[in-house]
Amino acid sequence: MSTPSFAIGIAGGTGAGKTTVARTVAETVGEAVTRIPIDNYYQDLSHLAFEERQAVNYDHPSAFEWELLREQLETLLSGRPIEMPQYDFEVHNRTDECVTVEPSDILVLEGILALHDEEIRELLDLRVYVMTDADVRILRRIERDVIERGRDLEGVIDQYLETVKPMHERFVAPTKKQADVIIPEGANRMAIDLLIDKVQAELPDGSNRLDPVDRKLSFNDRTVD
Ligand SMILES: Nc1ncnc2c1ncn2[C@@H]1O[C@H](COP(=O)(O)OP(=O)(O)O)[C@@H](O)[C@H]1O
Ligand SMILES: O=c1ccn([C@@H]2O[C@H](COP(=O)(O)O)[C@@H](O)[C@H]2O)c(=O)[nH]1
Repeated sequence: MSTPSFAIGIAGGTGAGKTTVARTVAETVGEAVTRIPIDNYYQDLSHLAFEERQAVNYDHPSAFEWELLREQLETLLSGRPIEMPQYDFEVHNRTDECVTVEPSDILVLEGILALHDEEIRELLDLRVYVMTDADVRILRRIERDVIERGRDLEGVIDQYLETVKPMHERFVAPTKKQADVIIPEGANRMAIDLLIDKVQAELPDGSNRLDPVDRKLSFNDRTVD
């Protein structure tokens, strides 16, 4: 456990490649990185029936418990562990269990609205926006939601048109202006390498640093070699 010396926020539309960027940085830099997926901070909706939860707008800022996220981020930044809530997309709700998350040298906060909240932005040292065309993002989302999140095609398309797209235009895309760095087309190798260089430069003296040849970048997506 250590007191983080550098915090990164990675925002961008659904399917843009945020998780892939965050995961690649974390896997490359290893135990020095603590990942904080904002999805874990969706409001607890246990008081609603499944059908009601299906109808919630999950792309509006009000869907998230910002107070808890701010509080837990500050706790990690002060070098103390948190009990991070966990989220189950298949049932649209938090699970009953929390996971103990220890702070490490680098914090990576990741999610559609990672750059939305002003107080959270001020806690970040580097703000990244992953920018990928809407057609690519919806294709990735259809594949992911059907395979991993138990959805059907019609439902994914309806949700996209009714809430995901308009909320993206209203709340997510404008946060691009808050970014220090914009990564085009998701996790491109050059951008990831630059990000990893920056992260490694921020590690305290004595931490293990990887040579570029040891870095891996992989997708579970058929469009990339
Ligand atoms: N640069 C990229 N090129 C091709 N596929 C990618 C790229 N970045 C991400 N993907 C793939 O797109 C899908 C969505 O990526 P993910 O990182 O989960 O997006 P997000 O977290 O922004 O919703 C995943 O299947 C991932 O493997
Ligand atoms: O219960 C839920 C909670 C969220 N969503 C959708 O998830 C995405 C955010 O996740 P990404 O990994 O960035 O795509 C958001 O667009 C919500 O619409 C959901 O469908 N159900």
